[in-house]
Amino acid sequence: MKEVRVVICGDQGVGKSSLISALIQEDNVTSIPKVFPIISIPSNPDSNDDVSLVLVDTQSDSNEREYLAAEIKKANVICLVYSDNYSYERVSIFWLPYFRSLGVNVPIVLCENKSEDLDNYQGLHTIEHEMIPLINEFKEIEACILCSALEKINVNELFYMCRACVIYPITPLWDAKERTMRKATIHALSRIFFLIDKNNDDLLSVDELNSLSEKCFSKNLSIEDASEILSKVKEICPEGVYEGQLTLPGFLAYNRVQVENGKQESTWGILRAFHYTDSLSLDDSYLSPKFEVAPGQIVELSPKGYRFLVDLFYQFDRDNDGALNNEELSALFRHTPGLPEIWVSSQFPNSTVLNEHGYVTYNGWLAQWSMITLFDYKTTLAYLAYLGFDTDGRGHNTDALKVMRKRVSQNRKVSKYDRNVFLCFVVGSKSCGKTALLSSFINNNTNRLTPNTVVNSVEFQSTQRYLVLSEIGETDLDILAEPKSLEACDILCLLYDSSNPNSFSFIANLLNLYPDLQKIPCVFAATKADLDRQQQRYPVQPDEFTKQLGLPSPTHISTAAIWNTSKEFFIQLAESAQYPASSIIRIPEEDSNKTNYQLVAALTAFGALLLSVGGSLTWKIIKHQYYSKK
Ligand SMILES: Nc1nc2c(ncn2[C@@H]2O[C@H](COP(=O)(O)OP(=O)(O)OP(=O)(O)O)[C@@H](O)[C@H]2O)c(=O)[nH]1
Ligand SMILES: Nc1nc2c(ncn2[C@@H]2O[C@H](COP(=O)(O)OP(=O)(O)OP(=O)(O)O)[C@@H](O)[C@H]2O)c(=O)[nH]1
Ligand SMILES: [Ca+2]
Ligand SMILES: [Ca+2]
Repeated sequence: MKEVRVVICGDQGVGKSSLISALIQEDNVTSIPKVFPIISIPSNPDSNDDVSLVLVDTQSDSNEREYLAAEIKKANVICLVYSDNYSYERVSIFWLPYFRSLGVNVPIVLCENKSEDLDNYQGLHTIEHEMIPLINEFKEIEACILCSALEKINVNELFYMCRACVIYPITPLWDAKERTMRKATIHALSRIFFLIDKNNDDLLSVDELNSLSEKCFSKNLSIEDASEILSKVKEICPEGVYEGQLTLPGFLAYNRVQVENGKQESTWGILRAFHYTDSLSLDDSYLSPKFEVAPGQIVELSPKGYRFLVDLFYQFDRDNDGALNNEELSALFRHTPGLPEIWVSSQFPNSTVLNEHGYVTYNGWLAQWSMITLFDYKTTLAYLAYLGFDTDGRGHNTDALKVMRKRVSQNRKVSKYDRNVFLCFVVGSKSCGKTALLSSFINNNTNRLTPNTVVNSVEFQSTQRYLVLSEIGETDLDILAEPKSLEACDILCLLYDSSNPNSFSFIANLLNLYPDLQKIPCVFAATKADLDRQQQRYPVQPDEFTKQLGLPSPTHISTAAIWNTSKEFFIQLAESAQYPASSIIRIPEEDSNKTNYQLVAALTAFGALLLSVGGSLTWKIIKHQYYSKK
């Protein structure tokens, strides 16, 4: 808003023009025009806002009605003036119904002018007996004031009120009927209290109050200011101060008194610094700020983002057990709309590492955020806002994220990705041990259910990375046909059950059925290494098959307790994702005819069906066989 347009209305002779004249400091009262032209007063250079005040003088003569109506419709606020019994009666009989009939819905400031003779007692009487009944009847009246244009009493205050009604609307904050702060105001202020209470002791120290003042008003809070606030709070709310610090009830009481006394500007200053809109919701541009991400680019948390989440973890791990229990988690999310939808659907906290009591650990906490950010950075951005990333000088919320190099779907032969979070699809025949692998990844040896997507940290080269394992069951194989999901996949983990002779053919066929899989880095693994190994019913045994593809032999893994070798395997997966070139299928150019022949025989043994679905792997090998000699 660039200007606040005040239209000054009222019966003839109540002193409308005189009030304008008194405001603009014209002393020669006799020279007051019948009606002032429109006057614009620029904002005070040291005020917080850059909003000018536009004053529109009017006349109530019937031949001016059209102009009056047009101006009223353009008003941001109406200043309605009366000065005696007759003009007072006209306020409720004529003026207020008239505004309603015009369909305007702007705040009204009611002014009794010519009040220079009213002493304090009479003034109270006027307010109580004239004004309060009107306020109760007409909710559009936001404020009322006694003035004298002649003596210049309360004239600045009157126009300040008009301006404040628009810039610092009271209705969203204050329920005039109940004479209480609205619930939304209390929620917002409570959230702000929680955000500035950095040491989480439910008290605002003088230091914390000072940083609030700096953030909201760019002003240092002097010791005197602080003790003034504290003693004022003590007066109105004895439990509002505890050991020289402000409690939440005290903080709310202080704001309530400000609002009640028409000083809602300071409360709005606080709310707006924390990105609240006039409807007391967080600003959309704050919850979803501009953040450029090109298609195919990946978003991860930046070191600053991780730092914030680490601090948040320690701030809320009140019992210092290295995990967040349910109470600690709900305290952490208390001032957000609750656990994000995508966290719920990811089955958090079961999606990550929990301690023996089922509480999310430090690693699990960071891993979950890493995964969600990979899948849906917009939710992360919104929650960074709710949780107050930017409240203590960490920078803009988008500084918590970074955009990583594009995944190149056509050419994955990048030697190294400079990324920290990787997505791995786990595929394999029915019962080959996919879920068991995911469970062992998040150390789930209890009987809680393991979701089909889990995340944990993996450390190698003395750096923490995060690996997301996503199980693709037999019924979700169509995922492998979607270019989007393949693009998202960093590494394909192909499992077969080494104790089941019919298991390997499943993944071998898969590579033919979904030829685009061949562009993704692959790691083969044989599960259930603790059981007796069976020959695979497939024309080529797994070791030979992988050799033909230029890949290492399948890693033998087992999730059986005594055998658990999976830890190294997870590092292998993450490393292959980070250094994809070594795990990309390569058909060797100069291999002996014999081995090539074997593989061709193997693949063709599956018949025309596979060829007809366009298995490009098969095609490539055949081509090699027949044309390489030319
Ligand atoms: N005692 C007293 N007289 C005032 C005050 N303000 C205005 N007057 C007088 O009231 C009369 C009307 O004042 P205006 O400012 O012309 O009133 P208006 O509402 O603009 O009148 P119209 O333009 O005719 O509708 C003048 O004689 C003023 O001197 C005041 O605060 N106290
Ligand atoms: N001995 C042994 N058994 C295992 C191992 N891994 C899994 N199993 C068993 O194999 C069976 C199937 O394991 P799951 O993890 O459910 O296999 P899955 O691939 O997720 O199965 P589906 O989702 O039904 O396709 C279960 O009875 C597991 O206990 C292992 O390393 N060793
Ligand atoms: Ca504190
Ligand atoms: Ca804890």
